[in-house]
Amino acid sequence: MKKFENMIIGFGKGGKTLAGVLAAAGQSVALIEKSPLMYGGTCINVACIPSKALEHSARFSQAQGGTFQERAVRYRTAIWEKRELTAALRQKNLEKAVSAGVKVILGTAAFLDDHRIRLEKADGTEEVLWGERIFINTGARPFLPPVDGLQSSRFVYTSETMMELETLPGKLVIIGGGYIGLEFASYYRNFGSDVVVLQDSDIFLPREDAEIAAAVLENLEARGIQVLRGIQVQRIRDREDGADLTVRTEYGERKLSCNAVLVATGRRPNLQELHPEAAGIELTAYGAVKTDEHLRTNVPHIWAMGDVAGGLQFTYISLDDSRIVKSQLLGDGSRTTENRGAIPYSVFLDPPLSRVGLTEAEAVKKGHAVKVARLPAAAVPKAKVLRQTNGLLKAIVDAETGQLLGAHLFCAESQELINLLKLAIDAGIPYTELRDAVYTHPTMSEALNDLFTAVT
Ligand SMILES: Cc1cc2nc3c(=O)[nH]c(=O)nc-3n(C[C@H](O)[C@H](O)[C@H](O)COP(=O)(O)OP(=O)(O)OC[C@H]3O[C@@H](n4cnc5c(N)ncnc54)[C@H](O)[C@@H]3O)c2cc1C
Ligand SMILES: NC(=O)c1ccc[n+]([C@@H]2O[C@H](COP(=O)([O-])OP(=O)(O)OC[C@H]3O[C@@H](n4cnc5c(N)ncnc54)[C@H](O)[C@@H]3O)[C@@H](O)[C@H]2O)c1
Repeated sequence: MKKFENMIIGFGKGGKTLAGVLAAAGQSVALIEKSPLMYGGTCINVACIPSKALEHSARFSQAQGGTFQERAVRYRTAIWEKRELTAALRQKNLEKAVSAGVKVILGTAAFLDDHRIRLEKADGTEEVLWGERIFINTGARPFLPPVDGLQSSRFVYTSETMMELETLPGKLVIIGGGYIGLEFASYYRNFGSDVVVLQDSDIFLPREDAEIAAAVLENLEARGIQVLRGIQVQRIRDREDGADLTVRTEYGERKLSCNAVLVATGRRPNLQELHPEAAGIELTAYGAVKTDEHLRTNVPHIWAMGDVAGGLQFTYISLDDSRIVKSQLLGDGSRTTENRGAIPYSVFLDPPLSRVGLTEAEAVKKGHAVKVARLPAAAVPKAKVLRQTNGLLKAIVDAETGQLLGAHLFCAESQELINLLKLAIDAGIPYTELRDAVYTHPTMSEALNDLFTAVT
């Protein structure tokens, strides 16, 4: 039986980063991955990177215009280009791990007990490995709602399979109006599809600032994307060239026909094949691996990182999880999930929506006296240069301390700008400094001068 000081299950962002760190410290590290098509994990193969490559191609295609046929050709090329990109990144990730001295092992892992795992390999053989310390980084998988006909339909896709579809769907129905649903709605609309989003709740983007959510909805609708709320999908039936959906609305039943259905109804921690119970690992009620703020499970030599640990599902959270674990193994243990600072995020719409901190309603509920600033994107010179004048910027400031409590940027390049505001929140920089700082011109950053001047 092969023995390792560190056994990392899953080649995700946290796993591969920690593997490199521990190997560099001279320790033996096994990095176990079930699929050769997933070296480097979800992000680079089937999620962030390919989807943002398509987002870029889609915006470019929209700017070029043309007939549906011309757009469909460009879409197919974008899928091919995306495949080339992910294949190159996959190879690079594998080479990087191997050259760092990490032992990359292909096979599906299942716990036998709290130190041993059984590996099932593609050729049907099995091997048992022993790990002194074990790190679970097996990610998340799509949740498919129990809709009649959904599993058997030939036209139902998840984000992963959708990005392999070479034929641009004329009509696309998306079930789920969360991050994936709205991002794909935006991409496929720019590629040239007719898009309808079906959201179960009545409220659009319920976790976002209400004013910003309204601005996003208005923008999507102006782009021709239909967002139907309060919808229950009842059944899906295939036709020759697509599917028919029967949905229940507040006005009764309605039929929708399309060429493709994307299911984007959330992603759940992936523990399907791992059998954590064999190691005595506790799970949360939500089915994630239960950890403390150091990401340690109830079994002291087993940790969990990334989506499987049940926190926010972002690549940079998984990366930061590896820093937290590193801090315990090689540092002073001071970094935890409680002190990693404000967490920003971006939803890659057109323009993107980026956020850090509290909404106005959340700030008020927490007892802050707030001042609010708003700025239409159209007031920013760089937005005009980019011909992306849609959108709204909003900031929430504590009226007593002048600290920035939240920023909500629905505007061009907000995915870059938001990181600056995250630093401001973490460093406790008062809004007046953001208001009076010298920024380069013409940039979207200089909008902060005007946004924070508007604080009232
Ligand atoms: C369409 C889409 C777009 C996204 N866009 C963004 C974005 O723009 N920005 C962002 O930050 N996040 C984005 N995310 C979320 C992001 O992809 C995830 O949060 C991140 O990839 C999770 O990484 P991880 O480290 O938890 O594990 P993963 O990268 O998911 O790695 C888990 C690995 O474990 C392997 N595995 C699973 N079970 C076993 C087993 N039993 N044995 C061996 N190996 C196993 C899997 O094959 C996989 O390679 C997106 C997600 C999706 C689906
Ligand atoms: N830009 C980014 O950082 C980015 C992009 C894409 C995905 N992600 C990550 O991936 C995760 C998963 O994304 P997601 O969009 O699948 O999940 P999500 O939780 O963001 O959204 C799922 C949506 O589907 C709705 N829904 C659930 N069941 C439904 C049903 N039966 N009918 C209609 N609507 C239904 C929910 O109300 C919710 O609005 C996100 O939490 C996010 O962390 C991040």
